Amino acid sequence: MAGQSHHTLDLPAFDAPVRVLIVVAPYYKDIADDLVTGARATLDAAGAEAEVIEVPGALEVPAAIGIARAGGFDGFVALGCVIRGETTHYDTVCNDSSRALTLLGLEGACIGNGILTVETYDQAAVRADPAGQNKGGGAAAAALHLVALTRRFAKARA
Ligand SMILES: Nc1c(NC[C@H](O)[C@H](O)[C@H](O)CO)[nH]c(=O)[nH]c1=O
Ligand SMILES: CC(=O)[C@@H](O)COP(=O)(O)O
Repeated sequence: MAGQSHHTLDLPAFDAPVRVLIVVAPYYKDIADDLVTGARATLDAAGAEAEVIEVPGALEVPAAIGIARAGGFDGFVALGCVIRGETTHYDTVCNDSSRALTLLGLEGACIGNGILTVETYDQAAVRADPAGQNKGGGAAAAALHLVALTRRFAKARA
């Protein structure tokens, strides 16, 4: 429902360093910049170290995360923006990027999905705005929660 607020979990606390890779598609540059600003602020607030890499479009984000899994990161933040055009390509970019991120998650990658899928540029702008819906920050928080969960169960097995 438009305007309905949702519950937000507190950020997890960590007793060891956390390294997070932000993978962003700056297909819509101003939107992407806002998403990265929001994600960085949330990672900073949790004391996590952030690195950023860029890929051309949303379809490349999951592949880049798959490649970067060899880099020793604890988590990943997937950022980008898909705006409906005239053809069915919108559905391909939205569905395939989302599905691939979900599959990586099921393999144990700690990923927050902040790829916006919208009808208009204005919808994207209010969602990316760090002082607005801050979806970049939300995706970073999601990644951190999965990192915390991974560490919790790793400890329980040790
Ligand atoms: N239309 C959008 C794209 N399309 C490009 C694809 O993501 C991809 O880079 C291309 O098909 C080459 O593999 N990407 C976005 O991020 N946002 C769009 O709205
Ligand atoms: C989401 C897209 O891929 C979109 O930008 C493509 O636009 P179109 O369907 O007009 O080619």
